[in-house]
Amino acid sequence: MSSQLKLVDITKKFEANTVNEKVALDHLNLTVEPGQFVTVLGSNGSGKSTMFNVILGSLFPDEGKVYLGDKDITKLKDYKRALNIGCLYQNPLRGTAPNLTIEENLALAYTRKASPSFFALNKKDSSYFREVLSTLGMGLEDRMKTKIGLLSGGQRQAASLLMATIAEPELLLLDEHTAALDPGAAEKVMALTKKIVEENKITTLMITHDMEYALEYGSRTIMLDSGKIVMDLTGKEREEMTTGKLAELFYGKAHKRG
Ligand SMILES: Nc1ncnc2c1ncn2[C@@H]1O[C@H](COP(=O)(O)OP(=O)(O)OP(=O)(O)O)[C@@H](O)[C@H]1O
Repeated sequence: MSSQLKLVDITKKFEANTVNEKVALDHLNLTVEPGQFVTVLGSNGSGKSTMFNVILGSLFPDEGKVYLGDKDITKLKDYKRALNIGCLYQNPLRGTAPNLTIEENLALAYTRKASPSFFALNKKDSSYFREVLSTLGMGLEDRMKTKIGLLSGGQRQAASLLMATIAEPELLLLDEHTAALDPGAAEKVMALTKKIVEENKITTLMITHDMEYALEYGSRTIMLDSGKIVMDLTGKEREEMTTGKLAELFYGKAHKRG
């Protein structure tokens, strides 16, 4: 079940009260509706990763609240919220166990959340995984006993995407998850991302440095600068936005800061 994500007045400082103090998030507010797919732009150091870390609970904000659905998760430990938040990173090596097979990795991801009920045991069997893997169209359903570390980057990101979504998370965070792939593999993983996110209506935030991806995928684009949301595009305004205009805005912000 997808949930609403709400960040209320989030501030996060590093090395507070020192000469090196850095305000990474500055009274940031963001509400993402259930099932909404939001692309996130922002130059290096604008606060994107810090925002994700605050959502994941690997960092706690100095001020502000984080809500997932109707739950205040601001102080919830990261491993507890990990059950409800799927995450994918740029590095295809992150988030999977390389020495376990595709099947074992999927079983881990799936049963991590499911209660050990008859229903769960029934669903996690090989035929279910085979069926899910076949939806990727990469032939991985015939390689279920292959160690996941032996797959190509693109195959591995596709498998990771399945792992991140197989337990039906309330929220999916994608942190430049295609940036390390060659263009062909990146396109394939993006097409899969769109399919999985739209079919399952998962609330999703995707960080990207690719202006085309930012406008092509999802239904909303936000831009961070100095820890704040400085642009929030939806509807007609987004439809009429071009990558050229977006790049101008983007480099305008980065230039002013820098
Ligand atoms: N652990 C830390 N200690 C000190 N400063 C930090 C730490 N983490 C982040 N920062 C600073 O906070 C600011 C925001 O960093 P953040 O990593 O969130 O940016 P980003 O938008 O994800 O950048 P990138 O695109 O390079 O990943 C930067 O100025 C960064 O140097």
